[in-house]
Amino acid sequence: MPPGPPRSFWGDNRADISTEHPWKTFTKWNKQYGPVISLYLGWTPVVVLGSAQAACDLLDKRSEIYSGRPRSIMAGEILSWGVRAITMSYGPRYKKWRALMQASLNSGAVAQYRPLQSLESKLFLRKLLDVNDPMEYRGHLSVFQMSVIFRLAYGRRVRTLQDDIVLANMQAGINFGKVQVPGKYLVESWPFLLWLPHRLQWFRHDVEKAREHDLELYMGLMNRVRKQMADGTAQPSMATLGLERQHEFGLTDLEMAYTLAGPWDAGVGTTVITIEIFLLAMLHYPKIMKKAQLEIDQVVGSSRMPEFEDTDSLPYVNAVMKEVARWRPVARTGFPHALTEDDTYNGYFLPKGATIYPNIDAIMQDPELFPKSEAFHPERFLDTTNPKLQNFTIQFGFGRRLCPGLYVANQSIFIIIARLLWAYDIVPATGPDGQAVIPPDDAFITGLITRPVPFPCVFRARSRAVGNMIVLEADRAEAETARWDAD
Ligand code: HEM
Repeated sequence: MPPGPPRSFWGDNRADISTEHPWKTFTKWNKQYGPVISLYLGWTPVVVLGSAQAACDLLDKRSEIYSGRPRSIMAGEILSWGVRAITMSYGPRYKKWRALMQASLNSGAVAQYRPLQSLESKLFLRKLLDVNDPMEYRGHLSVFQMSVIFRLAYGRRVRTLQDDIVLANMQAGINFGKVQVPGKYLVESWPFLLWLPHRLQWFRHDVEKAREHDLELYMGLMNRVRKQMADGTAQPSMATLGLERQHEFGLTDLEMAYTLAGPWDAGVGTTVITIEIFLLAMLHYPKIMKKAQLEIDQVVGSSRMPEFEDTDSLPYVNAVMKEVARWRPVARTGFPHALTEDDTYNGYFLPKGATIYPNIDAIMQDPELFPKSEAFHPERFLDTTNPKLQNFTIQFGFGRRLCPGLYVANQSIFIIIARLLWAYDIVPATGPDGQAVIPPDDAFITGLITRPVPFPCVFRARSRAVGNMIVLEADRAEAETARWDAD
């Protein structure tokens, strides 16, 4: 087995892993023991990959045996019937699920979502003109991405965080989060408890109630689209595509309903947080903001907003986007994979059943790829011939589990970043003492994805003309988006 930290008195390494910042522990161990290390969580061997080379060699190049997920009894099997994407083991069911995802989210298909992303981003810019509270932007940003995702999945949009559909989906997210707390459920370490008669499995009862809630929600959303298709009123979406070709994809109603929920599960928080990290970076690196604004002013000018067609003409803005994802990655410990066959790598034995963490935090600091990694330095992505930097996707994971939403996520991030820079100076709020409030640059709330501790941010329109155009464009966007409103 690869080297790693000694096990504690309890026989594993759980006690030594920071519950607040687990990625810091992993990165410290990768620096100390090497790019491929091993440890134990309970009885399960865990391998942590701390370099881009190792992650690529194993998770990309040998992905046929590195694409499982660790068994999760409560979140995967009991709450989600084994059909929720992120916990699904790798096999025939996963491949059917992935086929629908690919059909809706591949690099060509996502062009159809651009008009909606453009319209929603105009409404977002408009809301920023009126905010008084420097924390308010967070809610507006969430509504932007929720609306994009709902439209994409079910052909309808959301207007506020109080929409019923938002509240119900948030509850489903809370249900999922609750059963993922490590160590909370004995059955995860002692699966033989599943042999008890059903009524004696005390850990199931609350979770099964939550499962009823989720099932009703996901089935309801899917069946609503089915009815609209019968009435001829459905807007094209992943749901219409999936239901039209349900037989071909080979998905049952249950599998289809959970597949359609995947974009919400995995595509709202991740994208919103990435844009929050962009804002955090701009507060810390105002010169980089000015440089990106200069590029936009030269290419786009002030008489129109940046459009998707400008993407290739804005290399610096693209480099800023990549550097945001590298500087403070959203999934710091990576999403765990599971190894489905015994393997060897550089003379080490890696056992079947091991959990494999691609330690994205350490990979983003890999000195070979990212010298002076602590600096926010978009230029590292320009003038490079290294394909890993040119086609930078490390933030989206690896191999056959690579995030299927990467193209649509990048579209959301690009249009928001480019238009924010075009429209506003992003500046710190002023505290009660009259001083600028610069938030800490590495204070994050932990979880499977890590979110910056909420911070204030002020958006100052760059000119009166820009302000007028934001109002005009938002009025038009409002009229155009009406057809996606829920009835
Ligand atoms: C900046 C935004 C995003 C980031 C950083 C991100 C990152 C990730 C990562 C790291 C994974 C795990 C990959 C692995 O296991 O190696 C993942 C999986 C996934 N992502 Fe994303 N994601 C983003 C946006 C999206 C969007 C917009 C969608 C949907 C529209 C989406 C849908 C999914 C799904 C369904 C999975 C599960 C894939 C599987 O288990 O095979 N993601 N994402």
